[in-house]
Amino acid sequence: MIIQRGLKRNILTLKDLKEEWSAMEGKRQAGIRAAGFVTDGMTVGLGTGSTVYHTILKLGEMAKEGLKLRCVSTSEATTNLAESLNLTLVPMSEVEEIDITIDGADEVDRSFCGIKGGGGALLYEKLVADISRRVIWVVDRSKLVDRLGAFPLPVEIVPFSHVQLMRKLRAMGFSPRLRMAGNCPFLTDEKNYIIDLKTGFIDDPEGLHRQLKLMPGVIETGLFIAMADTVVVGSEDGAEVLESVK
Ligand SMILES: O=C[C@H](O)[C@H](O)[C@H](O)COP(=O)(O)O
Repeated sequence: MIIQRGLKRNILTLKDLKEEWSAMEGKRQAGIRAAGFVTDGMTVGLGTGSTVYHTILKLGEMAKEGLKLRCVSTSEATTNLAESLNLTLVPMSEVEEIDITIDGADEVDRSFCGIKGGGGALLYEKLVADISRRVIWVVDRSKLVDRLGAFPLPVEIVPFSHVQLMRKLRAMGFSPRLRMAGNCPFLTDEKNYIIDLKTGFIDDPEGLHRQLKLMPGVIETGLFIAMADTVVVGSEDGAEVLESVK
């Protein structure tokens, strides 16, 4: 079976198909398992992406069966999904603290540092995580890494100075790419741009995060440091719960 996949790597092998199926099933297992941490009366942060999608579907079922929840969404996509399931959404401005936030991640290392923002929702995700008593990430096994950095690091920036920022980041050796949506720059829910950086393996995630945040025009980075308390790792065989040793 041959499926066209783009320019660089245009043939999907059986091995690729098996890996993709395995990742999809891992996402489903992790997503569903994480919904089990939610109890009646909680305020729940709903992350964004294809893994937490399964959590949100499950929460929709649980709410239908009587579970009472207030949910805070991290993106327009998640808002649309939650609304379609009749989950009760509250605006961020009305929430002081969130009991539990469940979200996906693009890479997670052994100390629960992560890269997020593959779907462009990193800013709201970080703000929601920041006021959450417990943060749970749901990932398939392929997201667990020894060192962060194979996944391009998303950085949300002010559109006004994107040309200058691209220039500076290029000079710093990050091979920056302005994220596009067709012919136009991708816009976040805050109407900002995203630059994806090739960082190589990141030895000091906090140092890199600080360095980038100090650059005028950088709003937020996709490095999430010491934010996750629990990581639920899904595979074809089920889901494993890893707890942080903070
Ligand atoms: O901006 C998107 C988020 O950070 C996602 O949670 C992350 O990209 C993981 O997404 P997925 O579960 O679809 O792999």
